[in-house]
Amino acid sequence: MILIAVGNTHTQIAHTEDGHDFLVERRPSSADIADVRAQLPPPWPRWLAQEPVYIGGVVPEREAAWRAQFAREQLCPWDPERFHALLPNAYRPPESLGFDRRCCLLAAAYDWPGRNLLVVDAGTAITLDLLAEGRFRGGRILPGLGLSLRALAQQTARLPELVPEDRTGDFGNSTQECLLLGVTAGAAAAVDAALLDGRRHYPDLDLLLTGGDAPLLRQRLGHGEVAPQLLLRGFFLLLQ
Ligand SMILES: Nc1ncnc2c1ncn2[C@@H]1O[C@H](COP(=O)(O)OP(=O)(O)OP(=O)(O)O)[C@@H](O)[C@H]1O
Ligand SMILES: CC(C)(CO)[C@@H](O)C(=O)NCCC(=O)O
Ligand SMILES: [K+]
Repeated sequence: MILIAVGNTHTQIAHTEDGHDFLVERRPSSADIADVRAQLPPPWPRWLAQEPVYIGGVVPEREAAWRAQFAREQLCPWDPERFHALLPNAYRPPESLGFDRRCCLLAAAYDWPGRNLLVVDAGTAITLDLLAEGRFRGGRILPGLGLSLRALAQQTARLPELVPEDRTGDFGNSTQECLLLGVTAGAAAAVDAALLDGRRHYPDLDLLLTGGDAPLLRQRLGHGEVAPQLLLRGFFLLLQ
């Protein structure tokens, strides 16, 4: 089957047979979809013409554009509200909880059974979602690393636009170092603060990281487990 997960910055086009191993192509979500499809290497053209396709995401207009790429027989409908039957929660209104957050939470609940986890998805936005005693307990939404850097560059005269990268040390002695350290150490501190807050209720709370900036955050934090395919795994589980 084909899973297409549309994020605000990147779209993952994934092929899986068993829901464990995923072959993934990542493309900017803003790219022309017909071009993306035409440029995928073999055996993608055959897969995209023959296999059942499931589309989900957090950008409705882009999801609709992907849907328009496929024959009606190939497109499989699925029920996003099934999440709420699988993982009890008090999110209101229920339908507003982001697709990516649902997927990551569901995968965490199924693949780390019985564990209390802070599920962190570091993409365009960073979401910190608390999974404890079999329930989604609530979360936090922060600007992502790339977004923070872009916003700082756009709203100031003298800050350059940088892409996130690792910097060792705690305090910078150049504009670049100050920006990179400020944004990465700031996000890492936000993760640690959420862990501390969560551990007041759930002392055995552990950290699970995914998303484009998960490796960078993990490096800065010095702890936490990185699960690169958490979203796709959860998308697959949501369809079962
Ligand atoms: N063109 C771009 N615009 C914004 N961020 C980019 C771009 N290219 C790479 N990035 C990096 O990607 C991060 C955004 O997350 P990325 O898209 O890699 O992960 P994701 O989990 O797939 O996110 P999303 O689902 O929000 O698209 C940014 O913080 C930045 O480091
Ligand atoms: C928070 C983001 C942007 C993270 O990708 C996404 O999950 C989203 O658009 N969510 C909808 C709002 C919500 O989750 O409450
Ligand atoms: K994301």
